[in-house]
Amino acid sequence: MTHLDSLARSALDQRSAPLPDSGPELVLVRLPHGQGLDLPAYETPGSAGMDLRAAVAEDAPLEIAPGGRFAVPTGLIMEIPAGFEGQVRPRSGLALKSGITCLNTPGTIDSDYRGEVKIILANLGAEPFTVSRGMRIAQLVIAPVTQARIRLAESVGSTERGTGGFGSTGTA
Ligand SMILES: O=c1ccn([C@H]2C[C@H](O)[C@@H](COP(=O)(O)OP(=O)(O)OP(=O)(O)O)O2)c(=O)[nH]1
Repeated sequence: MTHLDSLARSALDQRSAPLPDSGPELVLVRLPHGQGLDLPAYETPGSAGMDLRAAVAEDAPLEIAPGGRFAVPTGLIMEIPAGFEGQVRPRSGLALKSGITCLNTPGTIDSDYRGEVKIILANLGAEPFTVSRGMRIAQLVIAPVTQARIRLAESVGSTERGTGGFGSTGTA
């Protein structure tokens, strides 16, 4: 285990769920404004996503007006392994209670992206929403991706569905 691994592990050990020992490795670098925040963590052993925290300034919480949006900094740079992506998804509690969602859900974090991960929060609620430092505002799912090869053709294979879509099978 490297020094950084053990730092990450000890930061995560303070939270509820143990750090998985297998699976793809997510490398995290904290930016200066992310220092001191808890690292993303799986809140329970079976959680699909790890919660991401807002790296806004302690003395300058962010207010998102009804109908407004903001790219909220996480203070983190990520190295997601090739063959995987990060999906930034809303938290259901914030969505239900306050109308807060990720506007572009799921946001895509590419494995070759080396900038700061930001969360595009949108306030669909009726009240202004305050984002304070360290608030868990979204969750990150690491998922496998494939890249397709393109073949241009004159036609595509026929299927039972054919061109039916957009509710063509009804609701019952
Ligand atoms: O919610 C998000 C979505 C994206 N990104 C970062 C990581 C991602 O790898 C990069 C580009 O995202 P995307 O491909 O969705 O943006 P785009 O509008 O297509 O921009 P680009 O032309 O840079 O690909 O922006 C975030 O930090 N948060």
